[in-house]
Amino acid sequence: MSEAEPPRDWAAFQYEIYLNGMTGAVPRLPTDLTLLEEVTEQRLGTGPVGYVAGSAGNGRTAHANRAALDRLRIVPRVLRDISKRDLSVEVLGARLPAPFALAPVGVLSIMHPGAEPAAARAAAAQGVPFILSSASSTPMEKVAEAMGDSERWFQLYWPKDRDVTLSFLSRAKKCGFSALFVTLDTPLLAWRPRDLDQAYLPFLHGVGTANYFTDPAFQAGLAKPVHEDLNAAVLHWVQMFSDPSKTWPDLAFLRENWDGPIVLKGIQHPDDARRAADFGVDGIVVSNHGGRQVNGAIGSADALPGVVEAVGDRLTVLFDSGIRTGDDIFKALALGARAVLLGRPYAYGLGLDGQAGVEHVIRCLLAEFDLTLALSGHSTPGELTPDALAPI
Ligand SMILES: Cc1cc2nc3c(=O)[nH]c(=O)nc-3n(C[C@H](O)[C@H](O)[C@H](O)COP(=O)(O)O)c2cc1C
Ligand SMILES: O=C(O)C(=O)c1ccccc1
Repeated sequence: MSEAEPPRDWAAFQYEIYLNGMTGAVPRLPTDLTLLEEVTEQRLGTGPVGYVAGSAGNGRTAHANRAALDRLRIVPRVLRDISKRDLSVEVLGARLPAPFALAPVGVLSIMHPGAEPAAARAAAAQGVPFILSSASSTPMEKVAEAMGDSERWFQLYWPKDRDVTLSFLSRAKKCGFSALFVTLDTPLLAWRPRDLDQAYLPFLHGVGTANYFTDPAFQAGLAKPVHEDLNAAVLHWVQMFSDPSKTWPDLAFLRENWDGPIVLKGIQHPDDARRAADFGVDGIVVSNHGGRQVNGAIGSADALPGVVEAVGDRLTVLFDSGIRTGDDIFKALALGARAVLLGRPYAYGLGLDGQAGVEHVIRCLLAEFDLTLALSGHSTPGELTPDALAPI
């Protein structure tokens, strides 16, 4: 979106739905997005749904993410002119039409055959950025092709193999991914009972490994081509997918080899946020991976104020983990996040109705956010401060 473009009227989706209702049409999916998980559970297979909906351990962190947001309360203000609103924000040098992006979610083909290209097309159609996972089921070149020149960012699972890392960075650059999101909370896969009980892990069947299997540097480490020995390729992937021995000084390698913005994803502690700022990264995502990694961890929205206080004036603070409704976005922004990322709900939208389902999720969420903003007396995200919330 260029500066000259008028602000987008997100709340117009509300009128559109009622207007369509005059001909008897109702939305294909619920407009209360918290219902999507249950609908998806009913319609999709237990393996895929368990993988997406599941969390680490007995789900305490996923629960804490919701509890942290639910505990906050908005205090509405009245008699302020809220007739003209502009939800756009500047993030990593790009003007976004709303403080929102789709989070990197791996293996989307288990939800829908359209997989990442369908989700990316939905993001492009709505003008919001799409963050492509390293563990996508579609090679990054195909996803980029589906997006035209829409804003896209690449999420790096930082491989053990230096040449594969360099190859990913150069492919991503060539494909027009403008920022690099380095995920730091997944050096190992957590204890995930829903997947363990079903012995379900798509990667072991070569699903979610497309970026690796199509990569010349990855292929160079194989004795036979992937299609001739899938098991060997999968085993190679398992041992090079991540490097749990990495530490802060290793980040210099990424800085040297990526000339765009770098964002560290998975920060919860103010001291880690300070280290990120000292190192000079452009942003961080306050995230606990949607509660999928450390069971018993702090709710992400409970971690946010301390991180904002530590580094809010030094880099861009983004937020995810638990966002489900428009007021959740309001709360995260009031606590100091510049924008939020959305994970599971768009994966459910994709599973239920492909690209249209993802667009439905984006439009519902941002219409609800716009109305929440307006009805509590604000016209832009920049006006939100902790004052908009009841003291906690
Ligand atoms: C099925 C699934 C796969 C995910 N895959 C990735 C991934 O490949 N890379 C990554 O950085 N985060 C991944 N995440 C985490 C999301 O980017 C995001 O942090 C999280 O989903 C936010 O929480 P929410 O689902 O409550 O919105 C994944 C999350 C889910 C649910
Ligand atoms: O499932 C996840 O949360 C995830 O981020 C992931 C993606 C690919 C491989 C391993 C973990």
